[in-house]
Amino acid sequence: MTTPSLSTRDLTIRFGGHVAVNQVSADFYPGTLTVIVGPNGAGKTTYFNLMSGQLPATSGSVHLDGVDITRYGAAKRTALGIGRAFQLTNLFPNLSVMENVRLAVQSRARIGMNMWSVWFSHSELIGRAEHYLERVALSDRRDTRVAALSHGDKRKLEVAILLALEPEVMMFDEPTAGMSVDEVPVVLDLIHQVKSERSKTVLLVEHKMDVVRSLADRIIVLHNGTLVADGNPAEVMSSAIVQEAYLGAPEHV
Ligand SMILES: Nc1ncnc2c1ncn2[C@@H]1O[C@H](COP(=O)(O)OP(=O)(O)OP(=O)(O)O)[C@@H](O)[C@H]1O
Repeated sequence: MTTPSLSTRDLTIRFGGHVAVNQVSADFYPGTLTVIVGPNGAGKTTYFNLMSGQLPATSGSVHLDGVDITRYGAAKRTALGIGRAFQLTNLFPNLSVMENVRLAVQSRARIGMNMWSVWFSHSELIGRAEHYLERVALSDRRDTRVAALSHGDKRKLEVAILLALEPEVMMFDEPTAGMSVDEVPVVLDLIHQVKSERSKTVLLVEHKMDVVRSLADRIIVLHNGTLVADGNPAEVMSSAIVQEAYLGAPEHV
């Protein structure tokens, strides 16, 4: 196995007396899509927040390419290569669809710049932004103000922005939540494509088991903040501990 790009060691956060994520250790590898599942309140989103830097850990550590990034804030982690689709909070509602993607392309160009690089020309920036809009089937909405988009189109735009940032680690928190039935395949196909390129480390929090089955190379199960199973989908879904963890929440299995 290659070296992990992202790892957590005994990662823990307490909210008062409540331990929301409890000593979770896991390694995430390039070319592998890992889905994190678990009942409501299991700690999935909190674990994501700890990895992307939205929340500070109470104890334990997070490593990116072997570097301890536990004390780094979210912005620094993004610059280093952890990209996350943020459930619409990272969109600029008063700018057009194109402007939103262009800003992401521009920020990526800046991150990747070194003294020998040249600045992208305006037309290059637009060309790249158009490419990402095409990938998410939003080209025809390029001049629309983001505030006027449907919920599903906003989610697609979020994926375009994430792709444009070209992060090493891509995190999606329920990427198809709130989408209409005909919008879901576009986003799932895209995640399939990203996964088939085999170079990115992809993490997904997901409730819908058909989505989990169709995308997961590996499944991690959290229950009451603790990692209770970690392995290939067939193994994990049939394990007794998972059946037990889901008891009382059968609609998610
Ligand atoms: N900022 C916070 N302050 C206090 N408690 C919190 C905070 N964030 C999360 N929690 C608690 O931590 C636990 C885990 O929440 P989290 O949202 O991570 O679960 P989840 O597995 O993502 O759930 P869901 O599937 O419902 O989204 C819950 O009991 C939640 O109430």
